[in-house]
Formats: sequence, C-alpha cells, structure tokens
Amino acid sequence: MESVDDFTKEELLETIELLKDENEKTVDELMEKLRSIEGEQFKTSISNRQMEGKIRELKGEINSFKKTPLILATVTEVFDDKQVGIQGAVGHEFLVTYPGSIKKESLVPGARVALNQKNLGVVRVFPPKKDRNVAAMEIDEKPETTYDDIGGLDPQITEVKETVELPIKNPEIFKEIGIDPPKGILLYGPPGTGKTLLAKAVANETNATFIKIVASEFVNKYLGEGSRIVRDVFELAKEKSPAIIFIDEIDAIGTKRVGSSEGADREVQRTLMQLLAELDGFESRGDVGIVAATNRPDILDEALLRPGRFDRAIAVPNPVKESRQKILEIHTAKMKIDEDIDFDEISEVTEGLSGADLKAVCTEAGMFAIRAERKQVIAKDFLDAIDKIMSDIKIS
Ligand SMILES: Nc1ncnc2c1ncn2[C@@H]1O[C@H](COP(=O)(O)OP(=O)(O)OP(=O)(O)O)[C@@H](O)[C@H]1O
Repeated sequence: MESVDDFTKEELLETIELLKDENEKTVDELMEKLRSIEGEQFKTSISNRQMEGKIRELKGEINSFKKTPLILATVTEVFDDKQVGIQGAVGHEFLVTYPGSIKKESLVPGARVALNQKNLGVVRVFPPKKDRNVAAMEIDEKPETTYDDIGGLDPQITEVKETVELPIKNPEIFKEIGIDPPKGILLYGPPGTGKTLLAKAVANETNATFIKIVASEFVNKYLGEGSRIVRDVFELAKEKSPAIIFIDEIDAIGTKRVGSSEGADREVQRTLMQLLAELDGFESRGDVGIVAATNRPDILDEALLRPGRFDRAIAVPNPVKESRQKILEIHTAKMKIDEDIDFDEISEVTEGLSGADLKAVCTEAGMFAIRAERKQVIAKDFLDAIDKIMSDIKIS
C-alpha cells in the first residue's frame, strides 16, 4: 500500500485540491437534503394544526348534538311570582316558571321562549316576531284592481257596493236610518271566480288599504300564531282605516267543530274564537270592511254566519257564456289579436272554465303566437290554448 511519503509535494497538493472539491459537493448535497426535510416538517406541523382545529370543531358539534333540545313556545299571559302562561306549537298550554336572570318586561304576550325539556322552565326569551306578521299578511296600500277589471259579476258587484262600499263611503246613511251597517260579507264559490278581485276592487273604490290573510296558512305555516295574527290584523286595519280585511280560505279555521279538542285542532279553534271575538268586539263605524272567501260554504261553522258577523253571503259562481265573453275581452284588451277572432264562439266552447282559467287561455294563446313567431294572436292559437287548459284541468 502506498504511504504519504511515496508522493511528491505536487502530487500531494493536487490530491488535497481534489478532496476539497468532492467534500464541498457532498456538503452542498447534505444541506439541500436538510432544507427539504425541514420544509416537509413545516408542512406537516401546519396540517397538524389544521387537523386539531377541525377536531375541536367536530367535538363542539358532537357536544351540541348530545345536548337536550330546547322547546320553542309563545307567551300568552304573564303572572306574578315568576310564572308565565305559554303555548306550544301544537296548541297545548302550560304555566311555567322563569328564573331571576330573565327580565319580566321581556316576557310580553307574543314573545317566543325556549324551554328546558325536563321542567319546562324558561331558558331564553326572543322578541315577538313582528316580521312574521308582515309575512303572514299581504298588505296593499292602494290596489289597482277596479270594478271594470271584473267580467260578468254585475249582481255581485252591486251587492258588494251596498254592503261594503256604502258603509265606508257614507256611514251617516246607516246612522240616519238607525241600523248598523253589515260588518262582514262572505263570498263563496269555486276557485278562480273573482272573489279576491271583488275585495280588491272595493278597496280601490274606497281608497282603502287591502289587508289579506290566508286562513289555511294558520294551520300549516303559522301554527300556534293564528290568534295573535288575527288580533294584529284587526289592529292594523283600525290603524290604517279605511281598510278592507280579506280572509281567504276561511273554511280552514271556520269548519264545524267535530268534537276533537286536541293539539292542532285546539289551536285552530283558538284562532276561530279570536276571529269571532274580534268581529263581536269590533265597533262597526263602517271604516273597516271585512270580506271572507271560501270554496266550501257547506262546511262552515254557523257561528261565523250569525248576525253581526259574516251575515251576508254572496255566491260567486263560475261564469256563464256572456260572462266568459266579457272576461275574455278584459284579458285580451292589451293583446295584439286578429280582428276576425270571434269571442262569442270562444266563450261558447269554454263552458266550465273559471275566470282564472280564461285568463290562462289568453296567456297561453299569446305563447302559441310567440312560438310560431307571429306578431299577432290568431283564432287557432286560442283553440290550441283552450285544448291545453282543458286537458290540464282534466289531469289535475
Ligand atoms: N270575473 C273575472 N273577471 C276577470 N278576471 C277574472 C275573473 N275571475 C277570475 N279572474 C282572473 O283570475 C285571477 C284569479 O281570480 P281571483 O283571485 O279573484 O279568484 P278567487 O275567486 O279569489 O280564487 P280562489 O278561491 O282560488 O282564491 C284574477 O287575478 C283574474 O285575472
């Protein structure tokens, strides 16, 4: 084996230079490796931290699932000694207590509360839902519908003028004669025959605010809030008078009672009771007209039809031939139609259709003309539209 002594000085210097070069390369490589390991470690620590955050979040969710849910209810009455009457979603009423941390002033009737499931003690109070009221009512300060927009209901218009319009416009006439003006009228008839139109037109004619509620929504959408909404509607009508209160689908709360007084039925009854109380307690000065509508007069509770309540019932039937012609003329007034179209003939072949169906025929005829890229609606478009609407009705 060669020893160091065997090398010349030049050879040794050359070897040293060579070794120096090689080591530098190895150190560079090692440094590079180190940096990449550090980079990986940094990435892992970040993703660990993210995972920890996610785990904390999931733990929170698991805990919230473990908690017993609270019950939502509405305050009906506030008593002394920390007790409050509440009503649950299905109508049951309870007398429950509330802790000192809850202020008595926040527990106004209509306020929503969360209750502990075990002892029904009040845990939280939410302010009354004013916005829910607005959602439950359709308020039109100035409806644009006029009597001229209604086809073929002349006798009904006359009766509505006498019973709703006259007391608002000339209440003194009733005073002079010494009779109370009718408080409420009931419009009954099949769907889409113009009941809402009549109520809107009378509001337009008397410059009254039109306030509409749909009674069936008290049973599905606003269960537990019906009586409060009814109370608020009457209050709002007095504030905004003259006003027309229009209660659509009144049969949903005004059906003859058939014994059951449980849960939802009981709540529906409460809403009806509130409505009867409002009607009875209502000072009929004539400036608020009440119009109710139903497709099912046969199932209505007689209590609603007693004098001083909805004591005038007006039938709004499906249109006869002449009325159908008038309705078609109203709904085609702004349409570009062929002069040769004979509405007498069209009204002949539309027997059984309601005002709403006839409006749909006109719209559909317009659609056929658009599809055919025509600038005018022709008789064939109407015939096609009638076919379509009639078969839609048969299907539904
Ligand atoms: N007699 C009519 N004259 C003109 N248009 C009518 C007539 N009846 C119904 N219509 C048309 O049908 C639409 C629906 O009618 P409206 O809402 O008045 O019916 P309704 O009797 O209140 O129905 P529902 O019982 O379903 O509430 C109206 O907006 C109108 O376009």
